[in-house]
Amino acid sequence: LPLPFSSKSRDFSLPNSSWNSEMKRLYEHYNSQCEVESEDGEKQKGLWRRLPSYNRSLKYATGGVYLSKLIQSKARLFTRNIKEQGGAAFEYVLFNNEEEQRCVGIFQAGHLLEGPPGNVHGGAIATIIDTVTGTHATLLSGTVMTANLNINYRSPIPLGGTVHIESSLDRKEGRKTFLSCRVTSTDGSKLHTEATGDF
Ligand SMILES: CCCCCCCCCCCC(=O)SCCNC(=O)CCNC(=O)[C@H](O)C(C)(C)COP(=O)(O)OP(=O)(O)OC[C@H]1O[C@@H](n2cnc3c(N)ncnc32)[C@H](O)[C@@H]1OP(=O)(O)O
Repeated sequence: LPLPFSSKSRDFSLPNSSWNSEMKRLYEHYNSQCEVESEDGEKQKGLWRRLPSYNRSLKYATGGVYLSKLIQSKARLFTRNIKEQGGAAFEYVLFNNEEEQRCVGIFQAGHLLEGPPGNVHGGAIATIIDTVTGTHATLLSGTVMTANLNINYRSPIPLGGTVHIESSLDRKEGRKTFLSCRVTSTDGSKLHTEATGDF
């Protein structure tokens, strides 16, 4: 596993009291298809894997606890740094399906992410898309940077609402990884945003 996904500490992707019922329902939907451990300790592989999420991934690299004190010690992951009560900004959890090369994000947009009145800011939508696709590209190809992200905003995302984000692999070309991403309502009936990314 890439280091940021392999350690233990406060995991921001676990359910908390700010999650609405849709967020909890979808979490359960994917979590119930993750690896299970039977009573005798035997692990049964699941179709999906929940990805833990920390507020400073550098800490989990070799020597990272030391490095994170030296290098920009106040730095925190953009999407996990808001100290207000839970649910104010980005609430999300990612699940990866290695076999199908798909990564899913469930995202609840808090009141601090307002753009047009009552709806989520386009930059916040770009941020969560970059998070899902960037994480997916990391799992597929190792350390990457986003080179290009192309976004089509199709319909507004209501503030406080929950959406389903899905990233899928289009192709790999040499050291480049191309992904597509769709943001939809949780029942899949409404398309909110479409994107392609080059990592
Ligand atoms: C761990 C996570 C856990 C924590 C989870 C958190 C997940 C969050 C993820 C966030 C990810 C980010 O936001 S990353 C931050 C935003 N991104 C950045 O700041 C990147 C800034 N840009 C760069 O550093 C650089 O430009 C690179 C690395 C993208 C490319 O540099 P390079 O590799 O030296 O460039 P170069 O040789 O010219 O190009 C290589 C190939 O890529 C193509 N290419 C280069 N740029 C582009 C471009 N903009 N659009 C299309 N294609 C491009 C070239 O045509 C070429 O193709 P060919 O001729 O070979 O075919």
